[in-house]
Parts: sequence; C-alpha cells; structure tokens
Amino acid sequence: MVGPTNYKNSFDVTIPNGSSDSTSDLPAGAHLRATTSGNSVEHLCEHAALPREYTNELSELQSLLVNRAVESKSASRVNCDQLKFSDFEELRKQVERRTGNQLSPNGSIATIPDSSLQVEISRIKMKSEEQSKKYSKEIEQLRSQHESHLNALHQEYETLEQGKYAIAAELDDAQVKIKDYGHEVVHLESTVTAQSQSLSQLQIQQSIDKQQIEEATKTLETKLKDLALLSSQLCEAKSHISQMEAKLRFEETTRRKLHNTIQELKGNIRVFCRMRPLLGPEQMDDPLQLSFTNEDEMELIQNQESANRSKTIIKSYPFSFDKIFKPDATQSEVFEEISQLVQSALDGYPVCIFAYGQTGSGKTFTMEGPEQPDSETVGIIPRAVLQIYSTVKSLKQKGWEYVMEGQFLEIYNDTIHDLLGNGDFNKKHDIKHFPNGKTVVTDLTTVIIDSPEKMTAVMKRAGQNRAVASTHCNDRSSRSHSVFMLKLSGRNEISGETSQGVLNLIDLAGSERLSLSGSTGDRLRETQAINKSLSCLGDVIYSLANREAHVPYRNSKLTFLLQNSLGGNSKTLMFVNISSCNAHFQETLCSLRFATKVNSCHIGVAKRITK
Ligand SMILES: Nc1ncnc2c1ncn2[C@@H]1O[C@H](COP(=O)(O)OP(=O)(O)OP(=O)(O)O)[C@@H](O)[C@H]1O
Repeated sequence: MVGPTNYKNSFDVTIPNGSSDSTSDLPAGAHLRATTSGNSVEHLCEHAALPREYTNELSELQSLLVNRAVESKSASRVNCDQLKFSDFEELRKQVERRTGNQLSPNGSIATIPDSSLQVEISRIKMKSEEQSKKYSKEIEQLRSQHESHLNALHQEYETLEQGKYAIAAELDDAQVKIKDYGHEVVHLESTVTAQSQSLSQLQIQQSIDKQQIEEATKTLETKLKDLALLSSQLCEAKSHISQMEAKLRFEETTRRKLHNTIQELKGNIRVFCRMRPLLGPEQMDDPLQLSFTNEDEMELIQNQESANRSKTIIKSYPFSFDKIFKPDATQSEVFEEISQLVQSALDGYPVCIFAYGQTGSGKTFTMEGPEQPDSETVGIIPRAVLQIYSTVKSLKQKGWEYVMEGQFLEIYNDTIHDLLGNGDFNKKHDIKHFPNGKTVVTDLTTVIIDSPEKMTAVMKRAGQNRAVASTHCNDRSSRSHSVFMLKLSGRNEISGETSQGVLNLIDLAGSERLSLSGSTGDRLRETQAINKSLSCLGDVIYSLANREAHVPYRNSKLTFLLQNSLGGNSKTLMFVNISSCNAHFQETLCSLRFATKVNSCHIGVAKRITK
C-alpha cells in the first residue's frame, strides 16, 4: 500500500498540444491542477468514496506525474508536460463519466459501480503505464535533447569563454598599451613643457638678437659710411703712393749715383787692415807691438838691438789704411764696412774684394768664416749673399727683379779649377774680357743661388772639391787662390732699367816669402807659383800706381782674371790680414808695405754695366 502523497506546494502542469496522442484519453491542452494545500488524492477518494486501492493507485499516479512534471520543469519543458497533464485531466473526466460519478465543484464524488470500475481502473492503470512509458521515453528524448542543447550551450559557453579570454587578453594588451601611451603622453607632456620653456627662452633671445642686429645694422651703416670715406681716402693714398713710388725710384737712381760718387771719392782700390787675435799656444809668445793712433792709422813697433848689442833701438813703422780692424773686431763689424760695396754690385757695378796676407793670418776666416761657422762667425761671402737676398726683396717693391748666378774657382799652380764641377780638374778654362767690362771664365759651372740654403750648398761643394784635391797636396786652401763670383742681373719692369753687377770675393794664397818657407819639391813649385802670381799682382799694382802705359795683367792667371777689377772698371777692396804674433813681424811688415802700395793706387772711375 502506497500512502497518500503530501504536496507542500501547488503547481500547474499543462500537457503540450503537440505531444497529444490520438490514442490518449486526455485531450490535448488538458490542464491538471495538483493542489498541495492538503492530501488532495486522498481527499478526492474520500469524496468519491473510492476503494482504498484506487486511492493508492491514484496517489502513485499523481506522484509519478508530479515527478515527471518536476523533471519536465527542470528540463525546461514544462509546457509540453502541461499538455500531457491536460490529457490526463481529460482522462480523469472520462473516468468520472464512465464511473457515473462526477466531481462536484466542491470536490464531492458520486458513487461508481464496482465491477466496471475495476475494469476501468485496470484499463486506466494500463493506459497510465503505457503513458508512463511513453512519457519516460519522451522525457528521455527530451533529456537527451536537453543535454545536447546543454552541450551546445556549453560549447557555445566555452566558445564565448574563449572569446572572453581573447577579449580579456586584448583588453590586457590594450591596457598595457594605454599604460604605455600614458607614459608616452607624460613624456610628451614634459617634452612639450621643456620645449615651451626653450621656445620662450628662444623668443627672449630672438628679441635680444633682433635688438643687437638692429644696433649692428646701425653700426654697419655708420661703418659703411666710414668705409666709403676710407675708400676715397685710400684712392687718394694710392695715387699718393704711386707718386711717392715714382719719387722713390727717382731717389733710388739718385742714391745709386751718390753712392757711387762717395765710393769714387773714397778711391777705387780701398784697403782694410785686419789683425787676427793670438790663438792657442801663440798666447804664450810675444805679441806684435803696435799702437793705434786712430781708426785708420797704426804704428808697428820693433825693438832691435844695436849692432854691438849695447842698446835696444825702437823702430816705428807707421801705416795708414781706409780702415783698421783690431783683433777683437767681430765678423759683423767687418761686414758692415763692406756692405756698401755689396750694394754697389746690386746697383750694377763690378765689385772685387780680396784678402791678402801670410798663411794663417785670417784670410779664409774673413772671407768664409771658420770651419764650423755659426751666425756670429760666418764670413763675408755668406753675409754678402744674405744682404743681397734682403735687398732684392725690398727692391721688388721698386720694380726690380734679380737673378743671382754663382761660380766658384781656384787658381792652383797658375791653373784654373772649377770648384762647383764634378771634380775634374783637368778641364781647361779660359779667361775672356769684354769691352763692356764683363769678364767670363769658360766652362765654369754656374749655380742659380735663389736661397740661402743654395749658398750653403755651394760653399759645401767647393769645400768638398778642394778636399779631394788636397789628398795630392797639403794645405790646399793655403796654396791656391779661390775666387767666388756672384753675377747679379737686375731688371726694373716699371722703369725698364737693367743692371749687371758682379761681386768677386777672392781668398788669395798665403804670401810667405820663399826664403822663409823652406819648401822643396812640389811644395817649392807651389810656393814659386804663389809668389809668382802675388808678385805679378804687385807688378800690376805698381804699374797702376805709377800710371804706366802698360799694365802686365797677362803675366799670371790671377792678374789676368782681376784685370777689370784692378784696371778701373771695378770697385775694389783689399783686406790685408796680419797676425798678432811678434814672431811673424817680418811677414806682417811685408804685407803692410804691399797693402800700402795698393792703397796708393788710383785706378780711374768704375763703370756701371747695364747690359
Ligand atoms: N779674427 C779672427 N778671430 C778668431 N780666429 C781667427 C781670426 N782670424 C783667423 N782666425 C783663425 O786662425 C786660423 C787661421 O786662419 P785662416 O785659415 O783664415 O788663415 P788664412 O790666412 O786663410 O791661411 P791660409 O793662407 O793658410 O789659407 C784659423 O783657425 C782661424 O779660425
């Protein structure tokens, strides 16, 4: 026996129209109301006076229906079940009709005959079971549909979830980006702020600059006015300068003439005496006794014992020259005195400076300098070249352009050797004089001396050639005459003037007397040759001094070479170099006497060479 079912809640079950079965006793859309307010099946059975077993069956049926309805509801298919319940309601009504009982509106039931009721109940029961099976099947279908629907929903949910994750990831990315953009915005904002500050500073600077530009423009305008004024003044100055330059050129020409006149007044052969200091061990010996009365006069003093040796006789030999250099005279003081002659060579005159004296008296020192010269000790030749360079530079402003050509020769044993050549001393060289006063030595190497370095190279080369030659004979420089010839060709582009000056710088061989030299063999021949050429030089000087008709220039290579220098075309200066040693007294006396003779020569007027 199944007990009555208690329903705590009431609910409506409607059987859907679509699920109505044609064989069903319940009509489609029938509505079964199961009340939960009390024991409704029991109550129904009581009111219908149904036997207890029907009541139980009905209760079970009702409970089955309720369960199905619950299941249906939970499957969200309530509408469908409601239809089925409607069918069931219809079935109940049919039961009532067949049993002849009818539920009154207040729920009372009329009495139903027993046998037919039994049949009916078993039919209903069967029907109910059939229905139950059918519904179970349907419910199963519904459940499976529901499950597949749920699965679909679940899949859809999964898809949506995935979508949600993707969107969340995108959202995260977007948020990161937004964060980055935020930083960027902050950075840009700070940049904008900084740039705004810079801009305002620039604007301030711009206004300052503008102000300065305006001021500068005003200054510029003032300066332009000044410039215009200066330009006109410059034009005036330029025309003044060109007038002055023309005047300068005129004055330069006048200066040359005056300079030449002064040189002529001084005499064309001038003699300077230079006395060298005591050197090394000489300082222990007796010095030469002399007294200097003034800068161009001196007295050589000799203490001589009387024939009977009872007393000492003091002899005095007075000499006067154009200039006397004491032992302490520097190279630059010496050069200062001859620089006017170097200027004459630039002005287009032949100039000849030669050094005469006994061996070791300081001729080479005066002409070239010591073996290792420095700027203080360099001699006349390098100083003359330097002076010519600086003068040529300043003469450029006056329109003069110069070319300097150098030749270097030696006369050894009355033969000419080219000191700037390749050392081939067998070459023959001739001396030629031209009517315009030019002297040319054939086949000599000519070097363009366009820099002081070239001059140094020339001196070095000459020294090397002499050194090679000196392997055959000792003391080559003492035993030969060396002649450095510098030709100075000038041209003035403005005035059209030209000039052809020559500067001959000659270092003569030592003048010791044959008797004192004690030479034999080659040395004797050298000394004889030296003495011959020097004595020829003396003869020429004597002839010139005595104004003889014939001057024996051709007697030696030296005098023939110096013909134009000694014969009146040239400005000539002779250095007589003497030693300070008393031991060299006789040689010094001879040199000074020779120099006095030379100094007494008045050899005419030097001619300027213009072509
Ligand atoms: N004024 C001077 N001051 C210092 N030293 C000098 C002076 N004159 C000459 N000497 C030195 O005396 C020595 C001899 O001089 P130098 O060679 O010039 O004589 P020299 O007359 O040319 O002789 P030589 O005829 O043999 O060529 C050298 O050592 C030189 O440096």
